[in-house]
Amino acid sequence: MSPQNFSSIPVLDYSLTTSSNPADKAEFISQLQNALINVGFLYLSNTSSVVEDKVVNELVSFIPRLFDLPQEEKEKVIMANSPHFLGYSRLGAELTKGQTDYREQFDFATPHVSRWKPGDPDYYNVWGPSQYPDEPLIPGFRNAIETYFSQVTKLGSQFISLIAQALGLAPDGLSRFYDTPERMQHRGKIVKYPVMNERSASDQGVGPHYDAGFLTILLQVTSHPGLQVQNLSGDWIDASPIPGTFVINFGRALEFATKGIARATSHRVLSPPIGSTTPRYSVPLFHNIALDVRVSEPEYQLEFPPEVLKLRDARGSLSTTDSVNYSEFETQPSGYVQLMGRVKYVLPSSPLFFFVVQFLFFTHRMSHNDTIRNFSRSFSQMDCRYKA
Ligand SMILES: O=C(O)CCC(=O)C(=O)O
Ligand SMILES: [Fe+2]
Repeated sequence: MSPQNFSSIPVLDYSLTTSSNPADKAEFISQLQNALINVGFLYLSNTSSVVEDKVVNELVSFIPRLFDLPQEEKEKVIMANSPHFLGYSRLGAELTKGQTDYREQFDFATPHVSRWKPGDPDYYNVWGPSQYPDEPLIPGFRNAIETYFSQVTKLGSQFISLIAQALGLAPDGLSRFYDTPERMQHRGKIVKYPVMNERSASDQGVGPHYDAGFLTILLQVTSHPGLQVQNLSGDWIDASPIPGTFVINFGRALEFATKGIARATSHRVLSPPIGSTTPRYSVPLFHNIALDVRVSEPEYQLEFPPEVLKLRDARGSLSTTDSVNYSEFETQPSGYVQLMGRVKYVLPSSPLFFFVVQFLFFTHRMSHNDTIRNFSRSFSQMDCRYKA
């Protein structure tokens, strides 16, 4: 297999970036360059100087309890209540390319206020507060997830600067894609993939898709295999958990912004098979760029050194897979793409109803707010999200 067509995921040691020996950092940057161009995924070890072990362990200890809350308590924070698309999605409420994902999840984000006001783009609606179960039901959980979010976001910001260097840019070469801190909101979720049973219609935990933003930092909480990533020949390569690491992958926004140098890689999760004794849990955090950035605009065009462009060309163009792919980054602001990823939901399962909602939204006959107001709230029992 050519070096460009990976058959395993590299493991990078984050502590090399702060080593007193400059050769260590250079080695890290070179490994990161390979991961960016040829793989799109990596494991990152030795990050505890930024994300403390005790913060990770504290969050992990809450996760089974979070999902074991009574169903009616989980439904109180259902995503359909939130114009910001934050909150609980019950098992089977999400479709990827028309196929049900067998996962249950809580979406959270950096603490934020609602900022949308009349006249603003609809996509400013994604800014807003998370929904939390009542504190006495799970005391300390809110603090645990907020602390985790803040530390992992810091890791993400430091990593963005390393990515810039691996692409031959200055350390702040990607900073133009970010807004002031009070206008940035990173999103993430806590996910449960239940064990399959005799009645399971498929083993799709989450179907093949790309992530949208610049960077995803994923904590695989349990030891289940199941996460798989697709190489250039279309083979699915296991990204099984390695204790003490995060999995990092790159999203479509970074791929567009870097003219295809960094690759977004299609991935999926298979449900724990019959016979597994515990569900699989994971916590992805999606490190976003500013909502108003339109990566195709002149001010966002980056100049890369010829040797880096050569490496991209040696890899070859990224074959189009039929995974969810967020191609709207070519023309639309980042916030719009985020919103689309959220609004492509089917409320009732009727395809006709779905097309009517899609038509109204995408032809701007109905604003996002109206779509939400008119449909989500009244169909909260039938909430559903859809990735096309
Ligand atoms: O749960 C995982 O390991 C990955 C989830 C994922 O790819 C996603 O939610 O975008
Ligand atoms: Fe993903």
